[in-house]
Amino acid sequence: MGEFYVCSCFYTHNFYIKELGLHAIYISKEQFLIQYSKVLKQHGYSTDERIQSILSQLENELQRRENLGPAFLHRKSIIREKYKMLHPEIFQLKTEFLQPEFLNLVNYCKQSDATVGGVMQYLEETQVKNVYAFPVFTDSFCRKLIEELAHFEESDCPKGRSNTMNHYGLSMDEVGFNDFITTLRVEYMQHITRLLFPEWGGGNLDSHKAFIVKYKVGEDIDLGYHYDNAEVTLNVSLTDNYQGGSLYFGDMRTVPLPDTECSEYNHVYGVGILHRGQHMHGALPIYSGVRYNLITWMRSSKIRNQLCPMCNNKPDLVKTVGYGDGFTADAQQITDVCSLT
Ligand SMILES: O=C(O)CCC(=O)C(=O)O
Ligand SMILES: [Fe+2]
Repeated sequence: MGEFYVCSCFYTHNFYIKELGLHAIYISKEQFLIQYSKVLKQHGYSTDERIQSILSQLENELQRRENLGPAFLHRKSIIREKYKMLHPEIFQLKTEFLQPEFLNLVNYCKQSDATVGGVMQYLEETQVKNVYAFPVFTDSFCRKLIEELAHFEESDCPKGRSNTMNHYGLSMDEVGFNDFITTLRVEYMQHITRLLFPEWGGGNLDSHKAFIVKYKVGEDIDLGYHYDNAEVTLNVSLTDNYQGGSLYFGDMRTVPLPDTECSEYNHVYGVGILHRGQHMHGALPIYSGVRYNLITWMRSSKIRNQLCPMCNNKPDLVKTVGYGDGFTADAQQITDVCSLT
């Protein structure tokens, strides 16, 4: 694995504030209060106390982000030492975990004369343009993975949350599934994405961020409208004992919401959907049961090195650990922030 980086906007942009339903830019308290004064007023944030609660949320999130690298390595080393796996055999991806339809799809895509038209016969209808569905994992694998995740949740190992929008998910890397996801991306998914998303670096997806999202009444029940920090996203449904929780898609992030008509997609157990990371989407509330999905944000440094999808500028690279946000240094200026390495 080469060296990967984050863009410095990671420390200033996309601070999700659920109460305001937005992703904010946070450079300083003064900037935030000026830039968002209207929104704060609209949401009834007039007292110092209420505004202060938003500001401390932002400060905590900034600290979390600044400490992410060291905290991640620390958790990983504790987990590697202490965690007793329930199903050790599932930590390396084996063909038997995959549905025959998925293997047929990948085999078709591997052929040198495979075409976009030809691949359609291996895909399921989603009713959403440019969103493709196909069975991925067997029932038995999904069941074992859920058992493993529950077992991990119950252990006293430290848990790093996957992102700011979902508080009860898990990082697949921390639980020990990084090699599994790398195999899934390189040996399987990349053959499909090369055909379906060539303009999004589908043939050069060189890193990923994979995590579990969990929705349960009393915890997180939905996910706000957003785009992913990914070129292409694979989202596999791992459970079927819940109600509600449909996914909805709008348009690309460049299209304003009022000009967007949303379409819904209902997850199907073991089935994965594939979409462009910048295709806006969200998850509707569940109203019973528990919903777990495996989300793999696949990244192409070739694409993102040109423009950071989070700030829309040429990325200003900062060293980090692991895959960072999937940027690589091709003769670019690197900001060396020692405390973050
Ligand atoms: O819950 C889902 O199905 C969507 C999750 C998602 O979009 C994300 O985590 O980026
Ligand atoms: Fe997403």
